[in-house]
Amino acid sequence: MSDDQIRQHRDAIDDIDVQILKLINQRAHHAHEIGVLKGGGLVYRPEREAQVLRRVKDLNQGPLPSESVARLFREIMSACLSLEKPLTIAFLGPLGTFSESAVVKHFGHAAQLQPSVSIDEVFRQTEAGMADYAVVPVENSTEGAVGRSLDLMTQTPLKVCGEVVLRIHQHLMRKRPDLVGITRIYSHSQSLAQCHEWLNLHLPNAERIAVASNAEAARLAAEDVNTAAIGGEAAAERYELVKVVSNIEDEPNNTTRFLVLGQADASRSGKDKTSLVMSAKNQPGAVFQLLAPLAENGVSMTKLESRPSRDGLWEYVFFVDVEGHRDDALVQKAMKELAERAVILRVLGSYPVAVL
Ligand SMILES: O=C(O)C(=O)C[C@]1(C(=O)O)C=C[C@@H](O)C=C1
Repeated sequence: MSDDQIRQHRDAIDDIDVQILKLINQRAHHAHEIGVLKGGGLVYRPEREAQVLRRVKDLNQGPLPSESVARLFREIMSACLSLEKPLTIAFLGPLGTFSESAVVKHFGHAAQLQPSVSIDEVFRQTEAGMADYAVVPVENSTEGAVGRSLDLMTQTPLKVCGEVVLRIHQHLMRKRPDLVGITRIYSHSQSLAQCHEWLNLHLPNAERIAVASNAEAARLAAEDVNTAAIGGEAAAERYELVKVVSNIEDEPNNTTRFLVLGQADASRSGKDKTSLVMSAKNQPGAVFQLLAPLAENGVSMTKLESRPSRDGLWEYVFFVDVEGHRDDALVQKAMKELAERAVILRVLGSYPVAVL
């Protein structure tokens, strides 16, 4: 292709960029006006954001993949929303953890990050209004439930208003670009567990040390050349470590699911989930009987997780996710029947199924 042809395409791109810029700012103007009309009420509307993202994915005719288009619109909406009111999001820090990646995936780069020292602190800050929303991990496809998040969910007045599904890639990182002389490996206990087989095979003699987060592991590995850390891309970048071996997780489809909590849940988006927590009497067949109204009303269950009760008041606590919104007629009917059978039933919130 000649220089002349390239110039013609670049001229076309320049013209298009002028139009895109004008249109994005027109869009931002409307978002700002909506913000004024909301009059200080909740600005973040998860159901509307999910609808916008689903719509552009459906309308997309390429050549850009629909996932890329959705990510672009995620950022446009993030910037538009911050004109209405910048949102502060609390998550388990420090910076460089998978939780940070989940926050950015869900809220875009205009959100203000508020890393907290523990999952308890994430809840506390959001409950106290020091953060607008909380993002907490609830389950990993390899390791199962994140107990602390689930326990706190039973106590919080916050509502679930969204979910984030994050593909987890673990990398072995250190100062040197090779595996020579590694005596210690730092990581969060879940990450160590997720890379257990790889470590047994490739670094069987290195001591494995569980620390509070992958970012903390990366910080420690940056200080001592004989150590390494396991963590995500964000941790490697933040502490300027070399990714010596990428994607060392034992399970190739390793994903973590996070929930977004705020002062209110979401309205109907057309493709929603509802999270419930309930307890059953401690007697044979109780769980089966408890959950029967879901099947009887054609409400699909997407998750069932049980935890022993911490305060003795609830013998066993069940976390149940169902398809549909709490305002849907069948979900309402099923919940009414569930409430008659359960010792305790609480709706944690309805929210759009993750789009990104
Ligand atoms: O539709 C709204 O309520 C808006 O505020 C606009 C907008 C958007 O940019 O499309 C921005 C923030 C909301 O979370 C949802 C959508």
